[in-house]
Amino acid sequence: MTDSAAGQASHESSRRTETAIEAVALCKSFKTPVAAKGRFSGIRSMFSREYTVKEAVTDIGFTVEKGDFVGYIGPNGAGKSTTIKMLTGILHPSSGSVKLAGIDPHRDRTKCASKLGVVFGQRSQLWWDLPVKDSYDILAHMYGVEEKDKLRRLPQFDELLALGEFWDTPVRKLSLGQRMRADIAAAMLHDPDLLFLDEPTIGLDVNAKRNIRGFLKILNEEFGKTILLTTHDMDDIEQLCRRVMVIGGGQLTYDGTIEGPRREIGLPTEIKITYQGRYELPDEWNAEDAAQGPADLFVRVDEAGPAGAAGGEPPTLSSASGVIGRAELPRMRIVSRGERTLTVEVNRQEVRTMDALRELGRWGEIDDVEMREPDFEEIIRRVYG
Ligand SMILES: Nc1ncnc2c1ncn2[C@@H]1O[C@H](COP(=O)(O)OP(=O)(O)OP(=O)(O)O)[C@@H](O)[C@H]1O
Repeated sequence: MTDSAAGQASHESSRRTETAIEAVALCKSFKTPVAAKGRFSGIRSMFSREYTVKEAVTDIGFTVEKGDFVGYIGPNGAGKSTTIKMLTGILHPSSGSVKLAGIDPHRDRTKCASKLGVVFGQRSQLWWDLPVKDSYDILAHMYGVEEKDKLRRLPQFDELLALGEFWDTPVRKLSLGQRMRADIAAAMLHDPDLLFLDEPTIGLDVNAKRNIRGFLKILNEEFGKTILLTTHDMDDIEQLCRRVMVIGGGQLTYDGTIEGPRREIGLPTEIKITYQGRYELPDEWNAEDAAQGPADLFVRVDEAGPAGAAGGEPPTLSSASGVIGRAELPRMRIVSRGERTLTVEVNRQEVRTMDALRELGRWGEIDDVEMREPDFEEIIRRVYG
């Protein structure tokens, strides 16, 4: 092997090890026998040759780099849990392949298990009748965690997740929030690099959610763990994930930054201005339009600099009724008016906030500005279609 070939091979192998999850053309279909009707239907169903086929996941492919925190979201029945089960080796794909840090979780389950932590919010991996600490002893033994490592890690988890308060309590007596904390610590006891979480905050109150999100953030940011998170809670996604994948009807419909859908859907940002005194709408504005409710104003964006700057023409406005009629110009929309307050919507794909504020500043002395970004949940609802 030449030096450059060796270098390339070593680069290739280091690149490969940086890929935490690789899913290629994953498909899963479920075959369910058609229920027979009439007499002896139960027995006849057992021997039925008729099936319905449900394509739960169709041709899903993606890679996740080491250290990423990825949200995997979609409506009920979209195929999220089925994907997670295929990724973690619980379900065999009908076709396609999975590699976790270069290892096939279906061929090499034991090797993969040491690199992988899994939390299913709806199900516990702890022993129901045993005290929490006994479950950790069993798990440490199963995963071959050395005693000294277990004794080092558990106090760290205790500090972050307050496990001590239910250490000796049987799992069946834990509250949902306590059980979830105990389960996440259990998934991390063998210090895996990769963590799969399927609805870890389901049914939790605000404090419990905050606690768990804080722990996951630390795992990702300070310990470099790669995390794939499935959730219906869009606050989880907004607060934790840099990237989001959306699945609908078994297929990936979006894969990118969490800002992407915000930009693509283009819901307006609301700006509420409080003026120091009364403000004056420009002459071109038709006061009747404003009185009748929402109406459009077109804003000319002055690329040369702030309005009134030397050489820069002041921006001009026109009303939707078309006094100037520059419909091709970016616009903002007045949604409500008070004596000293004015609320407008701007689509940030079209108008920069600074341009909008500059315009609004021409109408009176601004005392206060409040901005409300479009609701992420609403945006995702639209992505789901
Ligand atoms: N074992 C199974 N046998 C037959 N159909 C199944 C099986 N498991 C899942 N499905 C079907 O596959 C589709 C995807 O299910 P999956 O549980 O992956 O969805 P999900 O996105 O996780 O939904 P949710 O958000 O409700 O948990 C659904 O239509 C479901 O009914």
